Amino acid sequence: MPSPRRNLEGRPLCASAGGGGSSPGSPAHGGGGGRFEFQALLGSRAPGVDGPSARLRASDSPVPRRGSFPLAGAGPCSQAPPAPPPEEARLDLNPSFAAIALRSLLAIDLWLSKKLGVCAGEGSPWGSARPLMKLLEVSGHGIPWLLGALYGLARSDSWAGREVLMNLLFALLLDLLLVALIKGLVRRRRPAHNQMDMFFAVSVDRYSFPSGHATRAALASRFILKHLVLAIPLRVLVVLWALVLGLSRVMLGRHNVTDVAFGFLLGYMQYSIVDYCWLTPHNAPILFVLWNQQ
Ligand SMILES: CC(C)=CCC/C(C)=C/CC/C(C)=C/COP(=O)(O)O
Repeated sequence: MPSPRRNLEGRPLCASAGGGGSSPGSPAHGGGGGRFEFQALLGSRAPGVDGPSARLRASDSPVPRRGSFPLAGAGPCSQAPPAPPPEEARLDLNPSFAAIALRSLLAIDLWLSKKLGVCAGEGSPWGSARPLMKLLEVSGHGIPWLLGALYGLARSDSWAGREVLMNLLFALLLDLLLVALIKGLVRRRRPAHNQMDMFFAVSVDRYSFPSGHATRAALASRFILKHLVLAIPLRVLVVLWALVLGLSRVMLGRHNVTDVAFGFLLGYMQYSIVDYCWLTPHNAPILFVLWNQQ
């Protein structure tokens, strides 16, 4: 075993001092106790020894490069560490399990959404069904629902009816607000195969997460099932409408599957908020009095 070369003071020469300090077993060989590998796996961010980059450098080249492994705390051999590479240039070789699961889910989501987007354009496999999908789109659009609730309120001649419709209006407005907020925060783009030919969309609707139609479908159907006395076949029809509307969003290419799935979940939970804050002439008299004066 050759003894390490020393300087005039008898201190070991460091690699970058031109001493060829990459002896077998030294970190430069990747053999120094596997130190670089270990740091890479731990995601170490010690100056100059950023884990993934160090791991790449250590294993990239079969020939140890001189002075390429300045070590933090290497005593007399340490030098000012080189500037770490910019964050975006680093390869993350040790993503967490959650990150891997999320990336896999997103990959499956994109793949499935593209497969299901069979009405995304006139030339798509199911392009001829596009008008029907767009009709469904209108049935879950915010404008008809808002106008319907307002019209019902204007025509209602009972307090009970007015209370239900006032709460439907509140639910629809809450939904628009929450969806716009989340879309603005998440800013997930609509699928590339989507044609942006939606009727009356506001600026935040260029984003796709979550699907506003899916939230409205879940919210409105839960609302209807709770507050309207309907025969069983009609109740089934309401649920089917919500499900088909959600599916049509993906078939039209407007959304990925996860946008719709989260939309359903959000809409379902929004109803719970509405139910919890249920407006009555007692807890919100101003709304009912103002409406009566119209
Ligand atoms: C009172 C007011 C601000 C009404 C806005 C109604 C409106 C423009 C709703 C947006 C409907 C729409 C195009 C939603 C997008 O649905 P996605 O399923 O594509 O997210």
